[in-house]
This record gives sequence, C-alpha cells and structure tokens, in this order.
Amino acid sequence: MTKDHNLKVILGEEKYNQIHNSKVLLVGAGGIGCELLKDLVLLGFGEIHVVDLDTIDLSNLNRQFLFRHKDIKQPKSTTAIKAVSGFNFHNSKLVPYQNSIYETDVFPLTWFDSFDLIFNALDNAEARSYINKIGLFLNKTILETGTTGTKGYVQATIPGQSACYDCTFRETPKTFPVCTIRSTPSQPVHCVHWAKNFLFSSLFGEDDDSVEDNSLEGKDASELGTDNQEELQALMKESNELIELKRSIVDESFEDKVIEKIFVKDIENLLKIEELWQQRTKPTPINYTPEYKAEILKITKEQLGTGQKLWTLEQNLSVLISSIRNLQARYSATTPIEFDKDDEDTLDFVVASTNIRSHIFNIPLKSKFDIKSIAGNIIPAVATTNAFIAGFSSLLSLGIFNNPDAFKDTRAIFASEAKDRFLSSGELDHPNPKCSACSVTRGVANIDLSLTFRQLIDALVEKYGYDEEIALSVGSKILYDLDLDDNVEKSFTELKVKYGDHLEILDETDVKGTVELYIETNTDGKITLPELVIPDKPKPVEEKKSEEDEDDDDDLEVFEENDEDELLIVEEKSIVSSVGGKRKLEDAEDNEPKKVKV
Ligand SMILES: Nc1ncnc2c1ncn2[C@@H]1O[C@H](COP(=O)(O)OP(=O)(O)OP(=O)(O)O)[C@@H](O)[C@H]1O
Ligand SMILES: [Zn+2]
Repeated sequence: MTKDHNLKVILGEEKYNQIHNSKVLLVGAGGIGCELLKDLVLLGFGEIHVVDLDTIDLSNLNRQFLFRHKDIKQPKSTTAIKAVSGFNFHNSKLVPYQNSIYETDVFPLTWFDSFDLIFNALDNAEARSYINKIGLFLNKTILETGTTGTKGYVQATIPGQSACYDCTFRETPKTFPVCTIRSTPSQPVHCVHWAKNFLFSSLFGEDDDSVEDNSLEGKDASELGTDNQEELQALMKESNELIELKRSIVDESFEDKVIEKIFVKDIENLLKIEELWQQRTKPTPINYTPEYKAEILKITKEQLGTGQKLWTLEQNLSVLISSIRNLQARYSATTPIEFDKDDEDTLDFVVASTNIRSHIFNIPLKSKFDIKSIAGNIIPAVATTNAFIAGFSSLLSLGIFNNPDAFKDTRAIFASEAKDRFLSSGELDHPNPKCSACSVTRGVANIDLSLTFRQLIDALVEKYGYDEEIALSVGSKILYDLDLDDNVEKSFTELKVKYGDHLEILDETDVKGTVELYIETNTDGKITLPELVIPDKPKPVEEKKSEEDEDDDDDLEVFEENDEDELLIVEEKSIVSSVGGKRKLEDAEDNEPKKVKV
C-alpha cells in the first residue's frame, strides 16, 4: 500500500487533493520551522517554499533536528529541504530561499499572493508584524506560532474576521529604575543587571561608553526611581570614582582596588544615607583583608566544580580575582571588551560580582548556569514544545483550507504551565477596533516613482474625496502634511519612496479612517490607486471603567469557557505575552511607532 493511499484514508480524498494542489509558504526554518516542514511534507502539501535568512549554528543542533554537525554554517532553508527530501513521499515541490523576508526584490507582493496559506515560524515580533501586514494587504490567512521554553501558541489570523497579530499588546523588555540597580537591589536579577551593564561596562567597555546606567543625566525621577538628592550625589560620586579607577587597570593592585571600592567603600557610603535603610535590611560590606585574600587565593578550580554549583562568598571572590587578571591581560584602550555570555572571562566576572553583591544585600546567590541565563536573556528552547506547536499548526491548516467557516471552526492553541492543564484551546478573537494594523483600510497602489507628491495628493483627492488636509508617511517618516509642504514638488524617488513601502494616509480633518497603501511601481507615468471603501474614523468614546474591566487588571487572565470542550484556560499575562500568545487587547495602540517629520 502506498503512503498516498494511507494519507487519503486519513484525510479523505477531497481534502487530500486540496492539500496536494496547494502552495504554502513557511517563514523560518529554526526550532518550529524544522518541525513544521517535516509535518507539511508528510501531509503532502503540493508546493512548500521555505524562507530563512540564517545559517546553522552549533547551538541549533539540539532541537533543529533536520540539521547535523556537518551542516554547521550551511543555509538553514536549503539544508532543511535536503533533509526532508529523504521522506518526501508525496513528492511535494520544495523551494528554499536564504533571504530576509523583508527583501521586496526577492519577495514582492505578487509572490506572497501566489500562496494559499502562510505559516510563520519566526523568532521576532518585527518579522511577525511584517508578515501580518502582508496578510492584511492580500487578505491571506496566516498561521502564527511561537514558543518560549515550555510555553507556546498557535494562532490563525484570518483578515477581516479574526484578531491579527498586532491586535494585542506586547510588553517591552523590563527595565529597572536606576536606584534599584545602583543602591537598593532586592533580587538576583538586579545584581546581574548591575554587574553586566554597569560594573563590567564601566571597567572594561569603551572609555566614553554610553552605558545606560552609567549616566544619570537626562533621566527623570521615574526612571531614576528616586529624587533623594543625597542618594543621587552618592551615585554620581561612585561613577566618577569608577572612571578614575579604570585608569589603574594595568596596575597589579587593580583587583584589590576594585574589590575595596565596590564591595567595601561604596557600600559604606550607601549606609550613610539613613533614609534608604529605614524600611530595608541594611547591606553589609565584605571584610577584605590581606589574610582573607591569602585564603581566597588557595581555592582551586577543582573546588569550584561545575556551573550548576552554588559558590560560597570566598569562591566567588576567587573567581572574581582570576577573571579580573584575565581581563586585565586582554584589555587595551583601543580594544575594549564586550560582555558575551560565551566568553568565560566576561561571564566569570559578571557571575562573581553578581553573587558578591547579592551576599552584601542579603539576596540569594545563584549558580553560574543560572546567572548565564539571566545575563544572556536566555530561556532554553524546548524541542518538545516546538514539535507539538508545529504539529497543531499543520493540523489547523487542514481545517482552514477552502473553508468559508474557518473563523468559527479554528481554535487557538496554547501551552502553558497552568496547574490543571498544560494544553488548552480557545475561540479566535475578533479584531480589536483600536489595532494599528487591522483597523486600517489597505490596498495596493501602482505608482511611477518619477512623479511628484503633488500628483499623488491630487490623485488621492480625486479618487477618495479627501480635501487636502492629509498627512502622508512611510514607516516612521512623515513626508507631507499641511505644515510640511516642502516635499510636494519632489518625486517619490527623491523622497526615497520605493517598491514595497507602506504609504500611510491620515485624514487630518478626522473624518475618514486611516488608509495604508502598498506601493508597487511602474514606469507608465501614472498613479493607479485601488478601489477602496474608506470607513469614517470612529468617534472617540469616553471610556468608563466598569467593575468587570477593573477585574481585568489582575495578573491572571481567564479565557472563555467553551461548552463543547469544557476548556478553562488560565494564563499569566506576562508569560504568554512574551511569546505573543493571548494578550490584552485594549492597549494595542500603544504599540504604534512614533513618527518624525523629514
Ligand atoms: N526576517 C527574517 N527573514 C527570514 N527568516 C527569519 C527572519 N527573522 C528570523 N528568521 C528565522 O526564523 C527562525 C526562528 O527560529 P528559532 O526561533 O529556532 O531561532 P534560532 O535563531 O534558530 O535559534 P536561537 O535564537 O535559539 O539560536 C531562525 O532560523 C531565523 O533565522
Ligand atoms: Zn489587528
């Protein structure tokens, strides 16, 4: 019996044929992408195009199972395709590209339009948003996936029906107030941040390093986390002394000077600011004497054991001293050293100084392994999560093909560490009316770039009935509005507008809703605008917080219970948001980028 026969029995003849005659795009051939490519090939998709800009690294091999050691430095897309060719039982046509998906000359809009479905297997929000917009321009469904460790999601975005990728708010990486990092740390992560971004960069980075935490200038009280003048003076003095200290980097006594300043004198100075310690446990400076140092220097490498072990204060001091010696030997003013989690000297310095500071501030110490994860912002990828998330993505695609009820029939899948259930599903959300991506009317314009903005404005006025009070922008650049009419006589080319740009038209009279045009180009001397129905701009409504809304502010989000599946999903917002899963809708507009006039 042939493999085709088996698949026909499982899928049914009709679905088998639909899949066999379809053409799909897979963006990303990393952790999820490798799994997904295997699934799509085994499901017998007719044509599968795979895009990945990257080459294979050693660190990919533990989970990107299509790659072997011999493939290191080879392109991911071609290598993945070669690997699945061994089990391409249904003769799918496989096409690789080693390019970034943004390359409009390789991937013009018409190319995207040739696919029946797009599978995202990406690792960054920017590329996901880009594909999301392409889907909105073309009215094409995207199956979006993401994983972080044991958490993950699959979400179909069906233009005009379901919420899009940008309908939901994504948190930006967490930052800490300067005073928490510099004077009152209370968690290991505060000490890691201090050791890596402040201490290491100040001592071994570039001389004029504009390390965020080195400078207190230009920061307001909320960023600083304090307006205590005494504390700010102390922090300023501390930084200046560090610059001074760096001058003796070549001296033999440098290690002692660093330890005595950082872990003794600076702490004694902080203790003098009594206000800081009224509600907090006081830090305790270390007692660094020549005798103590002599004992520390007796500690051997063997005694330190593996990176999983918790080191004592003395062991941390011994690691600090040897890392300082190694870094001193490597340092020269012209070749500053950058922190790299895979550079043992820089990592040892950060691990040891983190732990010594933690000891001083009564914070639990951490192993080298744990600090490496925090300092390198690493959440280990889990092959199993990638495998089942990819599996769900490919299975959901079967229900989406040729299905006018896809919105109703498709579930969103989530994996989380909720106590009662690891995997769960929910209905697709409706679009968020405030979404900066899908609340916009979209179309494709065909423009001869030698024409001027004046000609575009005339065409817009004529076609859509705007009066001239409009603002035109591309990305973050405003190219025209009533106060900025210097550009009107310039051509598109002069204004560096090119194929594939997204031109936004904002009605400054606040009547019409926003429009975004994908720019395709021609040389026929014309501007051809799409037929669009532009809805009026929604009137701003005074939002009154109901009791129910207030409940939403809790850390836990409860998803709708579904009669059929009896699914109750409870997820921590902060967790799912980091991989782009179910997030709060209300704040999507905060994702909107700031624009500047040019
Ligand atoms: N703009 C883009 N165009 C094409 N491919 C992209 C783009 N952005 C990201 N990718 C690809 O998406 C894939 C995501 O896979 P994954 O999350 O496993 O990341 P990785 O880089 O392989 O792993 P890690 O980051 O853990 O080393 C990567 O192979 C990456 O090269
Ligand atoms: Zn949206």
